[in-house]
Amino acid sequence: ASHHRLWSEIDNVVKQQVAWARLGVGESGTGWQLFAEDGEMRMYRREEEVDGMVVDPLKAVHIVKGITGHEVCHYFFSPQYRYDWETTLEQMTVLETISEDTCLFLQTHKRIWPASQRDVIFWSHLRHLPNDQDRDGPDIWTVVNHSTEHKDYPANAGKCVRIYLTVCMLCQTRVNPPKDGAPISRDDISCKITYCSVVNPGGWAPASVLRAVYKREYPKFLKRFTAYVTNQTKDKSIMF
Ligand SMILES: CCCc1ccc(-c2ccc(S(=O)(=O)CCO)cc2)cc1[C@H]1C[C@H]1c1ccccn1
Repeated sequence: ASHHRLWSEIDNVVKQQVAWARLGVGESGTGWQLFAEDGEMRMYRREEEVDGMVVDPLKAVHIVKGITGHEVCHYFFSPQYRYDWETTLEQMTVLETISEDTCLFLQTHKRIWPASQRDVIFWSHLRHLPNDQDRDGPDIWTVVNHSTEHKDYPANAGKCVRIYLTVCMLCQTRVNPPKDGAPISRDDISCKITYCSVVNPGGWAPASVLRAVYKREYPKFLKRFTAYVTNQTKDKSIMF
């Protein structure tokens, strides 16, 4: 897929997003505000506006026992599972299957009163990266979703307001091998997930409404998605 018209953009955005996701949220002074907490899940946002529109960057860190980064990215990337876990999805179309790890999606999301309905076109790329920092450190599995144009679906042509987003789902698997040399089971693994997203809502929507939507929807989304992966994988052999 290295010859594809989007390849250089995909490669650049993926590298930039992986670097961004690996930056911690640092000490509270760095402007990251903890806005949701649930068990091992911590969700942070920064309050930022562009042209009076809320584009609050979001960073969530979650540790989930019993699943791997490969499994998280497989279920996040693959179109056939999306309606199972993405509750705000009204319509999803795969516009192009660029390669087995790169797709082009058109999604319309359910309208959230009083904002008008939104749609988005994005490429989605699944990548496995060895941990270049420390050789024996856990490798990385990631999915990056980044808005793009498509000639057949011009922005704001129909009833939906086109939004623009960049999303990174970055995962690192931890294995605690059993003492007695037994084969590794799901009790011996956990996955550290860093989910980053920046969504430009396109047309204007009241800041208070958008912030309320994100505050409600993002924690629900990450909890529901990770529970879905746990449930889908619990009786299957581990996908490292
Ligand atoms: C006015 C903004 C409306 C709005 C636009 C876009 C999205 C959205 C799209 C994609 C992705 S994803 O991570 O790429 C997974 C693939 O679907 C996450 C979020 C969510 C909302 C709103 C519906 C709310 C929401 C927020 C967070 C999570 C899920 N839904």
